[in-house]
This record gives sequence, C-alpha cells and structure tokens, in this order.
Amino acid sequence: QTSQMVDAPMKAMKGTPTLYDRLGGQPAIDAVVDDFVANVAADKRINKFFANSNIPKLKRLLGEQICAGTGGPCTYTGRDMKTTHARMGVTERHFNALVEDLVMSLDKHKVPQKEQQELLGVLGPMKSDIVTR
Ligand code: HEM
Repeated sequence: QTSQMVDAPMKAMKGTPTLYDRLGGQPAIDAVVDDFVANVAADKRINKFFANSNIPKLKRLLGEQICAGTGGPCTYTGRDMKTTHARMGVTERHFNALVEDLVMSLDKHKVPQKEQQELLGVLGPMKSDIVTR
C-alpha cells in the first residue's frame, strides 16, 4: 500500500524530461554559453572583470555547471562560487548586467520562457555567494 503510493509518483517522473533535456542538451547549452560569454565580453558594464580570464576554460566550466545544475549527466569540476568570486567586488548591478546578457542569448536561441525561468531559478540562488558589495 505505502510502497505503491510512493512508487506511483516515481513512475510518473520516469521519462519526464529534465531541464537539461528541455534546453536541448549539451550542444544547445554550449551554444547559449558561447553567445552569453560573447555578450559579456562586449558589455562595458562588466567586461573588465574578465580581462585576465581564460575564456575557453570559463566556457567549459559554465557548460558543466549548467549541465550539472539542470539534471544533465555532468560533474562540475570548477571552484565553488564563493571562492571564485571572492574579492572581485561584484555588485548587484554587475550581477543584473550579467543576467541580462544571459537572457539575451537565451532569447536569441529561442529558449522558451518556462525553461528560461527554470534556469534562472537554478542560477539565481548563487547570487549571495557572488555579490560581495
Ligand atoms: C549566476 C551568475 C554567475 C555564475 C553562475 C557564474 C559562474 C562562474 C563559473 C562557473 C566560473 C568558473 C569558476 C572557476 O574558474 O573555477 C566563473 C568565473 C568567473 N566569474 Fe562568474 N558567475 C556568475 C556571475 C558573475 C558576475 C556577475 C561576475 C562579474 C561581473 C563574474 C565574474 C567572473 C570572473 C571574472 C570569473 C573568472 C575567474 C578567473 O578567470 O579565474 N561572475 N563564474
């Protein structure tokens, strides 16, 4: 009785596409990340932060992080968000600028509103570890 009540929702979940799937898997995520990082590089509000960054490495880690955070088959191998962004002095304005750059690339790649909101729901909670002033 109880096990059936617990099993039924589990069965319903089986085959339900993850956010990772609905975003289009790794190729689609990598395309968004590519475009997103290009937007950031062109964004005078925040591009100075990335002047000395290894951009291919950053793209790889963002792709991993999004994959892992959306139910994809990846392990994030980068540093934690607090350590990574410590002493950068990122403000809420900087953070919002970066989110704007991400949304531009999600729109460009025709990611539906529902999936955009879900992705922002995954990344948004990282704000408190990234914004330090
Ligand atoms: C939700 C928002 C953000 C996410 C998910 C995010 C994620 C990441 C990740 C995964 C890395 C690579 C970590 C590593 O090197 O091990 C990284 C690096 C970096 N992030 Fe963010 N970040 C966010 C917001 C920001 C903002 C707002 C800024 C500044 C405006 C920023 C500036 C940087 C810089 C400069 C690096 C490169 C550090 C380096 O070259 O070593 N990030 N971020």
